Amino acid sequence: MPPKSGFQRAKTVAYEDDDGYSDDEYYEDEPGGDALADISAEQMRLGTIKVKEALSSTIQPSDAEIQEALWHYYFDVGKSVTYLKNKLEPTRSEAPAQTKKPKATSRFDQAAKVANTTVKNAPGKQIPSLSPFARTQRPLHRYPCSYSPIVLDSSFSSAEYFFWDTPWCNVPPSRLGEITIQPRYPRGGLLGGSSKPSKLAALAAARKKKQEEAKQKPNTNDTKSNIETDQAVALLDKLNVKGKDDSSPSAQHSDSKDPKMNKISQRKYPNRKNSNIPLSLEPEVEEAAGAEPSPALDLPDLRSDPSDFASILCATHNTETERHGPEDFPLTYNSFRGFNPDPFAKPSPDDIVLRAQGKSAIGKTAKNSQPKNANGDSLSQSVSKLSVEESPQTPKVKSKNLNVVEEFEKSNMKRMANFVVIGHVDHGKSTLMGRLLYDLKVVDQRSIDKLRKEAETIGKSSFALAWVMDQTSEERSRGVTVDIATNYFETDKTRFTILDAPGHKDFIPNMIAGASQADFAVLVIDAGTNSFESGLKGQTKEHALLVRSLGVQRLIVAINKMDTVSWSQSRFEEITNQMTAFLTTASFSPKTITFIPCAGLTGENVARKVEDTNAAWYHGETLIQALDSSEPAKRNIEKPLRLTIGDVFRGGILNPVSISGRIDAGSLQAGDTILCMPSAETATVKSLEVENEPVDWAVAGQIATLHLADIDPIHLRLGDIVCTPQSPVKLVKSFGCKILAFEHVMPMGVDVFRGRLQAEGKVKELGALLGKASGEVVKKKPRIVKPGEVARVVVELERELPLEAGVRVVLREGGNTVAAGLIEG
Ligand SMILES: Nc1nc2c(ncn2[C@@H]2O[C@H](COP(=O)(O)OP(=O)(O)OP(=O)(O)O)[C@@H](O)[C@H]2O)c(=O)[nH]1
Repeated sequence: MPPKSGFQRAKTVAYEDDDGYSDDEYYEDEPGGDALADISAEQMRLGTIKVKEALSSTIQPSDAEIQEALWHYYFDVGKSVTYLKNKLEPTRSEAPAQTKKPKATSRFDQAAKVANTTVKNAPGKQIPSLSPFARTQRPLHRYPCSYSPIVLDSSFSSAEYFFWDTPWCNVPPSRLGEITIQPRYPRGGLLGGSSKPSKLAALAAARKKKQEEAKQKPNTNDTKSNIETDQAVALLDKLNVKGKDDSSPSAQHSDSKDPKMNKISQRKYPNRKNSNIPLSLEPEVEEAAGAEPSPALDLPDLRSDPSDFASILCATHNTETERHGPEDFPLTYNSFRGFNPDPFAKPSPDDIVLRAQGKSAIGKTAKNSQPKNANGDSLSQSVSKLSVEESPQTPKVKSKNLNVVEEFEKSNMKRMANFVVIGHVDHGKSTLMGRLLYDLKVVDQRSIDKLRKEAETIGKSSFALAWVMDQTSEERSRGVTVDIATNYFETDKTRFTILDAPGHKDFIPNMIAGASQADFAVLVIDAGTNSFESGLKGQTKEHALLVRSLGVQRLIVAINKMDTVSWSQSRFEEITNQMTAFLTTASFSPKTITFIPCAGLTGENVARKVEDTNAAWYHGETLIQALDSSEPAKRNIEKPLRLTIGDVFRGGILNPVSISGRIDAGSLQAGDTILCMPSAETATVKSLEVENEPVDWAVAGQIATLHLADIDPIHLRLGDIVCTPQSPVKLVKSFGCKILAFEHVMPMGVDVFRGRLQAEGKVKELGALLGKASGEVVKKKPRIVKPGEVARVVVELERELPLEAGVRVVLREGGNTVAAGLIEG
């Protein structure tokens, strides 16, 4: 047979876990397989003889049973003997008192450990006994961090061996941790499991063990080893009997079927106060065996003393109240000359100096009489009397009590307009806005060059202008806008706030948040072949419908990337016609829609007229002219304050809590007390900013930043409504609204969006279908509302939201917008 490839080998090894694999097949191709088989046969023969010798005459297992045990325990005679005793004794021997079969795991665990300790005890020293835990029934491979017996068997975890000399005993028992060691192999079939280690692994382990034994005990012969094994097994058998008869609580717990009780018993081990007191196995064993003396095990102490590190870490503090010094442990450096066992017993040199200084200061103070004030009080008394009385009525920030409406009229402020930039993903929204800001010198050449370099380094040079708006690393690396980006610019007539919305379908909630702050919208469409068409099926229509539903009436349609279609007039007209047809059905008035051909990347027809000869057919406005000619929305300055929180942030060291958002109605000034809904928490406006400039007041239509006092930021969330305590916005759990259906609507579960606020709810009732133009009832209690129809519905929410008449909401379901509505009074 050809040698197996690495892949084949890997596959074979993987199948080791599979119960169904065939041992023979596995060994067939192994080079040297015959030699291994010879060795194993010889070991099996010798092992069988030894096991038979070790077992008492009452137990006579069959050769097959012995060989199965030997095979499983890698020819370990001690373990095999223990296993066979546990297996056969209760059934074959006359032991009527032992009705309950002892847990093989625990006995095996203990016996195997002692049986494997086949090295000699050093004179004058005794090996620590089995851990107190070892006397209780405990799950296999779950070792407490306490003294454990020496384990030389390689099958035991090195972690246990590593920690065996750690003086854990000064740790209170209740706090003692446990190291859980996973067995290296799944427990074999003899212990109830089904999977076995491979024969190869078994032979390797057996060979390794043999080598270790040879190294450690060159003069020990097999017979002696067997006697020791026997002794250990006998002792542990007695120990186990004692455990059964023992009436001590721990023993009872250990036998309890209640796992909780077993756990308690494990934890209730005696504290070892002095870890250098040697623990002996003999007294315990004698006690366990009753009057019957047990042969003492001649076990060596291979342990080193506890490491200094371990002793210092764990042994300086006793479990209860007692303090132990290093004298409790035979530390190597205890004998160093000049070693101070308790370095903190005496004051340090620093303590002595400080104490002396303190004494002289006290002396001086006592000598010099304290300065007195006019009332005869000492300075300290006077200082203690000083206090700043805080009146809850007195605001910390003084309000100038301005008449904001008058101030606004007096200010002759430039017109203000906020517009949201919407459209399908990658149609060029951010690039167009970046170009606008660059051409208007809001962003300088150096910044653009820097962005260009950075974009080039990650191979996205065409995104340099988009990065003026997209500032997060995620947006830049992905080349996709994620959240609303805000920027400002002004023309001769108007101060504009740009709200650049994400085009990707996944970020529609962010787009809704932006759209709910806008006075008008710029819809960007990619004129490229197929791009416009795919956008129509995507977010072009959805965004347009959403902004309309959120109250936007004015729309500028920027037909972008005209350079990619060589400024084709026919393409421009094709898009214009299709979009006009759609937008008018979405209840936009043709008078309020403007179409502008442009190319954000080259800047043609953005801030400057297009010079391309192919565009000679176009004589209309540039994008900036179209923006400037937009009628600003009416401001409800005299209405009660309503501000939608668009951001909550830390506005610097002096302003730990700041919020920003569009003032939908009313006005604000520094010193005002505001009410935040739905948390119903009040706060004081410490100061105000508009477009990054500090101001005394702000009015409806502006996007303001409020630095707040007297409120914890946990009460402020995106989408919350800020109002005044005098005119609070109501929290509602159910509302009636007029909806325009985008999809089929019926009684169904929906997500309700009010700006960034969102709550789960359901369309509970379909009240009536309404005429689109007249608003009159066309049909009462319809069973379904079809796309494009207008209906009156009742929506129920799972939690209260601050909603009132005139507010616009969006209903979405499964990531799709199903309807947009206007709340009715
Ligand atoms: N040829 C050409 N490419 C453009 C134009 N405008 C934008 N692009 C490219 O289109 C790609 C996407 O541009 P973005 O500005 O990120 O698109 P977006 O609509 O903001 O994308 P999202 O915000 O993620 O929806 C970039 O590679 C731009 O360079 C243009 O006028 N002409």
